Amino acid sequence: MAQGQEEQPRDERNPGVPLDLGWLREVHVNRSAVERRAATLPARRTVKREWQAAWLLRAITCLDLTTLAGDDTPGTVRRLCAKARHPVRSELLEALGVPEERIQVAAVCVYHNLVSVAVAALRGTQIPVAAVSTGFPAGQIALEQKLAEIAASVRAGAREIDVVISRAHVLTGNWQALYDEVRAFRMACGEAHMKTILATHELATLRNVGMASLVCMMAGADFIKTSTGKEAVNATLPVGLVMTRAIRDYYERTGYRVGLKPAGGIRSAKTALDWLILMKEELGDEWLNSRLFRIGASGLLSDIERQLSYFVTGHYAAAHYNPLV
Ligand SMILES: O=C[C@H](O)COP(=O)(O)O
Repeated sequence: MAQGQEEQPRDERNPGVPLDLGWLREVHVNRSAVERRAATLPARRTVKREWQAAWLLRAITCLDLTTLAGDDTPGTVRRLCAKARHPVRSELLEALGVPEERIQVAAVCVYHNLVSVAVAALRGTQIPVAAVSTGFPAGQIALEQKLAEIAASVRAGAREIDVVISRAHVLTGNWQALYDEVRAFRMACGEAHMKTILATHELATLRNVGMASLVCMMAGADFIKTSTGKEAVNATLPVGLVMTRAIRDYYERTGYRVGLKPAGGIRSAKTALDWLILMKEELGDEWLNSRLFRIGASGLLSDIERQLSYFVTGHYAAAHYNPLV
Protein backbone atom coordinates (compact mmCIF):
# COMPACT_ATOMS: atom_id res chain seq x y z
CA MET A 1 0.00 0.00 0.00
CA ALA A 2 1.27 3.51 -0.81
CA GLN A 3 2.77 5.36 2.15
CA GLY A 4 0.29 7.32 4.24
CA GLN A 5 -2.63 5.51 2.64
CA GLU A 6 -5.56 4.57 4.86
CA GLU A 7 -6.18 0.85 5.41
CA GLN A 8 -9.19 -0.25 3.34
CA PRO A 9 -12.17 -1.17 5.52
CA ARG A 10 -12.73 -4.93 5.10
CA ASP A 11 -16.04 -4.58 3.31
CA GLU A 12 -15.23 -1.67 1.00
CA ARG A 13 -15.44 -2.57 -2.69
CA ASN A 14 -12.64 -1.81 -5.07
CA PRO A 15 -13.86 1.33 -6.86
CA GLY A 16 -11.14 1.10 -9.51
CA VAL A 17 -8.46 3.66 -10.37
CA PRO A 18 -7.51 5.44 -13.62
CA LEU A 19 -5.82 3.28 -16.26
CA ASP A 20 -2.06 3.42 -15.66
CA LEU A 21 -0.14 2.24 -18.74
CA GLY A 22 3.21 2.91 -17.04
CA TRP A 23 2.30 0.37 -14.37
CA LEU A 24 1.46 -2.21 -17.06
CA ARG A 25 4.87 -1.72 -18.69
CA GLU A 26 6.46 -2.77 -15.40
CA VAL A 27 4.79 -6.19 -15.54
CA HIS A 28 7.30 -8.95 -16.26
CA VAL A 29 6.69 -12.65 -15.83
CA ASN A 30 9.38 -15.31 -15.84
CA ARG A 31 7.46 -18.38 -16.96
CA SER A 32 9.92 -20.98 -15.70
CA ALA A 33 10.18 -19.31 -12.28
CA VAL A 34 6.38 -19.20 -12.06
CA GLU A 35 6.08 -22.85 -13.02
CA ARG A 36 8.76 -23.87 -10.53
CA ARG A 37 7.07 -22.03 -7.68
CA ALA A 38 3.63 -23.34 -8.64
CA ALA A 39 4.97 -26.91 -8.70
CA THR A 40 6.39 -26.63 -5.20
CA LEU A 41 3.35 -24.95 -3.63
CA PRO A 42 1.24 -28.04 -2.88
CA ALA A 43 4.29 -29.86 -1.49
CA ARG A 44 5.46 -26.91 0.63
CA ARG A 45 2.43 -26.88 2.85
CA THR A 46 0.53 -30.11 3.10
CA VAL A 47 -2.55 -29.75 5.24
CA LYS A 48 -2.18 -31.79 8.44
CA ARG A 49 -4.72 -34.58 8.71
CA GLU A 50 -6.48 -33.10 11.75
CA TRP A 51 -6.98 -29.83 9.88
CA GLN A 52 -8.14 -31.31 6.62
CA ALA A 53 -11.85 -31.40 7.45
CA ALA A 54 -11.75 -27.75 8.53
CA TRP A 55 -10.00 -26.76 5.29
CA LEU A 56 -12.49 -28.73 3.21
CA LEU A 57 -15.41 -27.07 4.98
CA ARG A 58 -13.73 -23.73 4.30
CA ALA A 59 -13.52 -24.66 0.62
CA ILE A 60 -17.28 -25.32 0.60
CA THR A 61 -18.01 -21.90 2.07
CA CYS A 62 -15.92 -20.40 -0.77
CA LEU A 63 -17.63 -22.47 -3.46
CA ASP A 64 -19.61 -20.93 -6.30
CA LEU A 65 -21.71 -24.01 -6.95
CA THR A 66 -22.14 -23.94 -10.69
CA THR A 67 -24.14 -25.35 -13.52
CA LEU A 68 -23.36 -23.99 -16.96
CA ALA A 69 -24.46 -26.69 -19.35
CA GLY A 70 -26.42 -26.67 -22.56
CA ASP A 71 -28.94 -29.05 -21.05
CA ASP A 72 -29.59 -27.02 -17.88
CA THR A 73 -33.30 -26.84 -17.07
CA PRO A 74 -35.24 -25.12 -14.27
CA GLY A 75 -35.33 -28.55 -12.62
CA THR A 76 -31.55 -29.02 -12.58
CA VAL A 77 -31.10 -25.49 -11.26
CA ARG A 78 -33.62 -26.11 -8.46
CA ARG A 79 -31.81 -29.33 -7.50
CA LEU A 80 -28.51 -27.47 -7.43
CA CYS A 81 -30.03 -24.80 -5.18
CA ALA A 82 -31.33 -27.48 -2.81
CA LYS A 83 -27.77 -28.81 -2.59
CA ALA A 84 -26.46 -25.27 -2.04
CA ARG A 85 -28.69 -24.97 1.02
CA HIS A 86 -27.37 -28.24 2.50
CA PRO A 87 -24.02 -28.93 0.87
CA VAL A 88 -22.97 -31.59 3.40
CA ARG A 89 -25.06 -34.41 4.87
CA SER A 90 -26.32 -33.56 8.38
CA GLU A 91 -24.85 -36.66 9.99
CA LEU A 92 -21.37 -35.77 8.73
CA LEU A 93 -21.59 -32.23 10.12
CA GLU A 94 -22.89 -33.58 13.39
CA ALA A 95 -19.98 -36.02 13.63
CA LEU A 96 -17.60 -33.13 12.93
CA GLY A 97 -19.29 -30.98 15.57
CA VAL A 98 -20.12 -28.23 13.09
CA PRO A 99 -23.52 -26.51 13.23
CA GLU A 100 -25.36 -27.04 9.95
CA GLU A 101 -26.18 -23.34 9.49
CA ARG A 102 -22.46 -22.49 9.42
CA ILE A 103 -21.87 -24.39 6.19
CA GLN A 104 -23.38 -22.91 3.05
CA VAL A 105 -21.87 -22.37 -0.33
CA ALA A 106 -20.79 -18.85 -1.30
CA ALA A 107 -23.06 -18.54 -4.34
CA VAL A 108 -24.93 -20.46 -7.00
CA CYS A 109 -23.73 -19.67 -10.51
CA VAL A 110 -26.02 -20.13 -13.52
CA TYR A 111 -26.65 -18.88 -17.05
CA HIS A 112 -28.43 -15.54 -16.99
CA ASN A 113 -31.72 -16.92 -18.38
CA LEU A 114 -31.99 -19.16 -15.29
CA VAL A 115 -31.30 -16.47 -12.70
CA SER A 116 -34.93 -16.00 -11.67
CA VAL A 117 -35.34 -19.76 -11.11
CA ALA A 118 -32.28 -19.83 -8.83
CA VAL A 119 -33.35 -16.66 -7.00
CA ALA A 120 -36.75 -18.21 -6.24
CA ALA A 121 -35.19 -21.51 -5.15
CA LEU A 122 -32.80 -19.77 -2.75
CA ARG A 123 -35.38 -17.45 -1.20
CA GLY A 124 -35.02 -17.32 2.57
CA THR A 125 -31.25 -17.95 2.45
CA GLN A 126 -28.36 -15.51 2.25
CA ILE A 127 -26.91 -17.34 -0.76
CA PRO A 128 -26.53 -14.96 -3.70
CA VAL A 129 -27.10 -15.95 -7.30
CA ALA A 130 -24.25 -15.27 -9.72
CA ALA A 131 -25.03 -14.94 -13.43
CA VAL A 132 -22.59 -15.43 -16.26
CA SER A 133 -23.36 -12.58 -18.61
CA THR A 134 -21.77 -10.64 -21.53
CA GLY A 135 -21.96 -13.35 -24.14
CA PHE A 136 -20.47 -16.10 -21.97
CA PRO A 137 -18.27 -17.97 -22.72
CA ALA A 138 -16.68 -16.42 -25.85
CA GLY A 139 -17.85 -12.85 -25.37
CA GLN A 140 -18.27 -12.44 -29.12
CA ILE A 141 -21.33 -10.19 -29.11
CA ALA A 142 -21.75 -6.42 -29.30
CA LEU A 143 -21.04 -4.31 -26.23
CA GLU A 144 -24.67 -3.07 -26.11
CA GLN A 145 -25.91 -6.68 -25.92
CA LYS A 146 -23.40 -7.45 -23.18
CA LEU A 147 -24.60 -4.49 -21.13
CA ALA A 148 -28.22 -5.48 -21.73
CA GLU A 149 -27.48 -9.01 -20.47
CA ILE A 150 -25.94 -7.62 -17.29
CA ALA A 151 -28.93 -5.33 -16.75
CA ALA A 152 -31.35 -8.23 -17.28
CA SER A 153 -29.47 -10.45 -14.82
CA VAL A 154 -29.45 -7.71 -12.20
CA ARG A 155 -33.18 -7.11 -12.74
CA ALA A 156 -33.81 -10.84 -12.31
CA GLY A 157 -32.12 -10.70 -8.91
CA ALA A 158 -28.48 -11.70 -9.53
CA ARG A 159 -26.29 -10.17 -6.83
CA GLU A 160 -23.10 -11.23 -8.57
CA ILE A 161 -22.23 -11.01 -12.25
CA ASP A 162 -19.44 -13.02 -13.86
CA VAL A 163 -18.43 -11.16 -17.02
CA VAL A 164 -16.10 -12.34 -19.79
CA ILE A 165 -13.58 -9.91 -21.21
CA SER A 166 -12.93 -9.45 -24.93
CA ARG A 167 -9.77 -11.49 -25.41
CA ALA A 168 -9.09 -9.51 -28.61
CA HIS A 169 -8.39 -6.35 -26.59
CA VAL A 170 -5.63 -8.21 -24.74
CA LEU A 171 -4.22 -9.95 -27.82
CA THR A 172 -3.97 -6.62 -29.68
CA GLY A 173 -2.59 -4.77 -26.65
CA ASN A 174 -5.54 -2.38 -26.63
CA TRP A 175 -5.57 -1.81 -22.87
CA GLN A 176 -7.67 1.33 -23.13
CA ALA A 177 -10.42 -0.65 -24.87
CA LEU A 178 -10.24 -3.38 -22.22
CA TYR A 179 -10.38 -0.79 -19.43
CA ASP A 180 -13.37 0.98 -21.02
CA GLU A 181 -15.20 -2.30 -21.55
CA VAL A 182 -14.73 -3.52 -17.97
CA ARG A 183 -15.58 -0.07 -16.61
CA ALA A 184 -18.85 -0.13 -18.58
CA PHE A 185 -19.58 -3.63 -17.19
CA ARG A 186 -18.98 -2.35 -13.68
CA MET A 187 -21.35 0.58 -14.17
CA ALA A 188 -24.02 -1.80 -15.52
CA CYS A 189 -23.54 -4.12 -12.50
CA GLY A 190 -24.36 -1.34 -10.04
CA GLU A 191 -24.50 -2.86 -6.57
CA ALA A 192 -24.00 -6.39 -7.92
CA HIS A 193 -20.44 -7.64 -7.42
CA MET A 194 -18.48 -8.19 -10.60
CA LYS A 195 -16.15 -11.10 -11.29
CA THR A 196 -14.09 -10.56 -14.39
CA ILE A 197 -13.30 -13.74 -16.30
CA LEU A 198 -9.96 -13.55 -18.12
CA ALA A 199 -10.15 -16.87 -19.99
CA THR A 200 -6.41 -17.03 -19.38
CA HIS A 201 -5.70 -19.91 -21.75
CA GLU A 202 -6.75 -17.65 -24.64
CA LEU A 203 -4.48 -14.75 -23.65
CA ALA A 204 -1.30 -16.22 -25.21
CA THR A 205 1.23 -15.31 -22.49
CA LEU A 206 1.48 -15.15 -18.72
CA ARG A 207 2.54 -11.50 -19.06
CA ASN A 208 -0.77 -10.82 -20.77
CA VAL A 209 -2.51 -12.56 -17.86
CA GLY A 210 -0.69 -10.28 -15.42
CA MET A 211 -1.47 -7.12 -17.40
CA ALA A 212 -5.11 -8.04 -18.03
CA SER A 213 -5.51 -8.79 -14.30
CA LEU A 214 -4.27 -5.31 -13.45
CA VAL A 215 -6.45 -3.57 -16.05
CA CYS A 216 -9.56 -5.37 -14.79
CA MET A 217 -8.78 -4.32 -11.22
CA MET A 218 -8.06 -0.73 -12.32
CA ALA A 219 -11.50 -0.76 -14.00
CA GLY A 220 -13.19 -1.82 -10.75
CA ALA A 221 -13.39 -5.64 -10.70
CA ASP A 222 -14.39 -7.13 -7.33
CA PHE A 223 -12.87 -10.46 -8.36
CA ILE A 224 -10.65 -11.65 -11.16
CA LYS A 225 -11.52 -15.13 -12.37
CA THR A 226 -9.27 -17.48 -14.29
CA SER A 227 -11.54 -19.18 -16.81
CA THR A 228 -15.03 -19.89 -18.07
CA GLY A 229 -14.63 -23.64 -17.71
CA LYS A 230 -15.04 -23.87 -21.48
CA GLU A 231 -11.46 -23.18 -22.60
CA ALA A 232 -9.16 -26.04 -23.59
CA VAL A 233 -7.19 -25.44 -20.37
CA ASN A 234 -8.83 -23.75 -17.41
CA ALA A 235 -7.67 -22.99 -13.85
CA THR A 236 -3.99 -23.83 -13.35
CA LEU A 237 -1.71 -22.94 -10.45
CA PRO A 238 0.85 -21.02 -12.60
CA VAL A 239 -1.92 -18.76 -13.86
CA GLY A 240 -3.27 -18.47 -10.31
CA LEU A 241 0.18 -17.46 -9.12
CA VAL A 242 0.45 -14.66 -11.70
CA MET A 243 -3.02 -13.44 -10.78
CA THR A 244 -2.40 -13.51 -7.02
CA ARG A 245 0.81 -11.53 -7.53
CA ALA A 246 -1.18 -8.95 -9.54
CA ILE A 247 -3.78 -8.80 -6.73
CA ARG A 248 -1.01 -8.26 -4.18
CA ASP A 249 0.59 -5.56 -6.32
CA TYR A 250 -2.77 -3.82 -6.74
CA TYR A 251 -3.41 -3.95 -2.99
CA GLU A 252 0.04 -2.63 -2.16
CA ARG A 253 -0.35 0.33 -4.53
CA THR A 254 -4.03 1.21 -4.00
CA GLY A 255 -5.05 -0.29 -0.65
CA TYR A 256 -7.94 -2.17 -2.28
CA ARG A 257 -8.35 -5.91 -1.90
CA VAL A 258 -9.61 -7.77 -4.94
CA GLY A 259 -10.67 -11.42 -4.84
CA LEU A 260 -9.57 -14.42 -6.90
CA LYS A 261 -11.87 -17.03 -8.41
CA PRO A 262 -10.22 -20.05 -10.01
CA ALA A 263 -12.80 -21.88 -12.10
CA GLY A 264 -12.90 -24.67 -14.59
CA GLY A 265 -11.81 -28.27 -14.14
CA ILE A 266 -11.54 -28.17 -10.34
CA ARG A 267 -13.04 -31.51 -9.43
CA SER A 268 -11.04 -32.95 -6.54
CA ALA A 269 -10.79 -32.01 -2.88
CA LYS A 270 -7.00 -32.18 -3.27
CA THR A 271 -7.05 -29.53 -6.04
CA ALA A 272 -9.31 -27.31 -3.94
CA LEU A 273 -6.79 -27.56 -1.09
CA ASP A 274 -3.96 -26.62 -3.48
CA TRP A 275 -5.82 -23.41 -4.30
CA LEU A 276 -6.39 -22.62 -0.63
CA ILE A 277 -2.67 -23.14 -0.02
CA LEU A 278 -1.83 -20.81 -2.91
CA MET A 279 -4.07 -18.11 -1.43
CA LYS A 280 -2.62 -18.52 2.05
CA GLU A 281 0.97 -18.49 0.82
CA GLU A 282 0.61 -15.61 -1.62
CA LEU A 283 -2.03 -13.36 -0.07
CA GLY A 284 -2.37 -14.49 3.55
CA ASP A 285 -5.29 -15.42 5.80
CA GLU A 286 -7.10 -12.17 4.98
CA TRP A 287 -8.00 -13.68 1.58
CA LEU A 288 -9.20 -17.04 2.90
CA ASN A 289 -12.89 -16.26 2.97
CA SER A 290 -15.73 -15.97 0.48
CA ARG A 291 -15.42 -12.19 0.29
CA LEU A 292 -12.04 -12.58 -1.41
CA PHE A 293 -11.82 -16.16 -2.59
CA ARG A 294 -14.18 -18.33 -4.58
CA ILE A 295 -13.82 -21.63 -6.34
CA GLY A 296 -16.08 -21.95 -9.37
CA ALA A 297 -16.93 -25.61 -9.88
CA SER A 298 -19.72 -27.83 -11.07
CA GLY A 299 -18.27 -31.17 -10.00
CA LEU A 300 -16.20 -30.56 -6.86
CA LEU A 301 -18.69 -30.85 -4.02
CA SER A 302 -19.23 -34.59 -4.29
CA ASP A 303 -15.50 -35.30 -3.88
CA ILE A 304 -15.26 -32.95 -0.88
CA GLU A 305 -18.21 -34.72 0.73
CA ARG A 306 -16.57 -38.08 -0.02
CA GLN A 307 -13.35 -36.95 1.69
CA LEU A 308 -15.30 -35.61 4.70
CA SER A 309 -17.09 -38.92 4.94
CA TYR A 310 -13.72 -40.71 4.88
CA PHE A 311 -12.46 -38.40 7.60
CA VAL A 312 -15.43 -39.24 9.83
CA THR A 313 -15.84 -42.96 9.15
CA GLY A 314 -12.35 -44.04 8.07
CA HIS A 315 -13.61 -45.50 4.79
CA TYR A 316 -15.00 -44.20 1.53
CA ALA A 317 -18.77 -44.34 1.10
CA ALA A 318 -20.09 -46.48 -1.73
CA ALA A 319 -20.66 -44.43 -4.88
CA HIS A 320 -24.44 -44.62 -4.59
CA TYR A 321 -24.28 -42.70 -1.29
CA ASN A 322 -22.50 -39.74 -2.84
CA PRO A 323 -24.46 -36.89 -4.40
CA LEU A 324 -24.03 -36.34 -8.12
CA VAL A 325 -23.25 -32.62 -7.73
O1 LIG B 1 -17.41 -20.77 -13.50
C1 LIG B 1 -17.37 -21.96 -13.34
C2 LIG B 1 -16.95 -22.93 -14.33
O2 LIG B 1 -17.65 -22.83 -15.51
C3 LIG B 1 -17.08 -24.31 -13.78
O3 LIG B 1 -16.34 -25.17 -14.57
P1 LIG B 1 -16.39 -26.76 -14.31
O4 LIG B 1 -17.73 -27.20 -14.86
O5 LIG B 1 -15.25 -27.31 -15.07
O6 LIG B 1 -16.32 -27.00 -12.84
